Amino acid sequence: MDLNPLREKIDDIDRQLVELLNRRLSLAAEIGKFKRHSGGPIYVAEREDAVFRKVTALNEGPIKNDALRAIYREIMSAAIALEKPLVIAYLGPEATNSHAAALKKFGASVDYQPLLTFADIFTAVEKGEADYGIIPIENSTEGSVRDALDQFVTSDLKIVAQLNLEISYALISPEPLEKITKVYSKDQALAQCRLWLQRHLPHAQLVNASSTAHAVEIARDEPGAAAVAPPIAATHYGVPMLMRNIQDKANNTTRFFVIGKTPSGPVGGGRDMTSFLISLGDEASRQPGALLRMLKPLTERGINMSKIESRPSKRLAWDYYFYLDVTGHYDDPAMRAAVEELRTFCPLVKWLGSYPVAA
Ligand SMILES: C=C(O[C@@H]1C=C(C(=O)O)C=C[C@H]1O)C(=O)O
Repeated sequence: MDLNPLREKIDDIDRQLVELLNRRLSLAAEIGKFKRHSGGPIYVAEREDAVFRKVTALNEGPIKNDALRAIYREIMSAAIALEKPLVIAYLGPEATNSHAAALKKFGASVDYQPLLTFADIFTAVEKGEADYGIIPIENSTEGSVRDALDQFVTSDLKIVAQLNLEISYALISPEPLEKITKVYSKDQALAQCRLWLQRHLPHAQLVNASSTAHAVEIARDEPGAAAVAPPIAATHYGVPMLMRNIQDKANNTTRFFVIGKTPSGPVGGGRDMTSFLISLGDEASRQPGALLRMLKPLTERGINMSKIESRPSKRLAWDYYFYLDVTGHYDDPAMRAAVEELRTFCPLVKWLGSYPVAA
């Protein structure tokens, strides 16, 4: 069969696509000019959510919605880069799960800055050295990332978006399986792949490394060595993946927040979530029914709670604050009324942000 006529048609479509993409990006650049003038945020979570929903609703195939979303992620990433060279701070080193989450949310066209601690990420965004930060907040098997939650007590940054990332590990090595005598990784990652390693590499020595990314560098350089690390580390360091998805539990997912200075607007349609920090005060929190009293202003107005976590205030012994995730946007009249009521008896009701539910 002569493929040339079909390829000529593809060439013609590519010409149109490039022209359309540049037209779309020029409009984004104009929007960027306006935003720079008005001081509006460059990344707009609620608008991106609407774009993703619009294009997947328009899609009649054969392209899969996941593929369409990935393409649009990169189109919007390129649009953002034309508006302003954004810097996204995440918990490094490079090629960690946090790096993968940052790339999934912001695409390949923005700049990334790996930092050492959660406090460093908050400070970088507060000082404007980074525009947004990516913070892991809870894992489906390990629970809340408490150090990350605690940052919101002292910071005035807002949660502007969230995303879920399935955490998976690969066995990474330039050597074939039968040559591997040592497996390097961070102890938590080795623990999450313990059964697989016992079954497939029963004689290999398991060695703790400072990070999964560093383990891949060792595997690249040391004969007989392999690493357990996220797939992004194999790509990043150019070392082959021998096997994907070697973690013992399927559906191991981490929820991440995007933090920034400007709050996100509502998307509506029951697709908004809001987070609060609430303190009842040390006296009141010891009264019977204190927690129920705190939840009543919300539940009475049909506002559902999807997460509650108590954390020590670190001011007084046995004094707590509560971290809450609820449905709806802070601007909803019902939410405003609930907050007003809560403020009549809670010394602290801190709004941490409203954001679209993860796609
Ligand atoms: C173009 C805009 O800026 C960014 C790019 C978007 C896009 O390419 O569609 C959407 C939202 C923003 O993150 C906008 O705010 O509309």
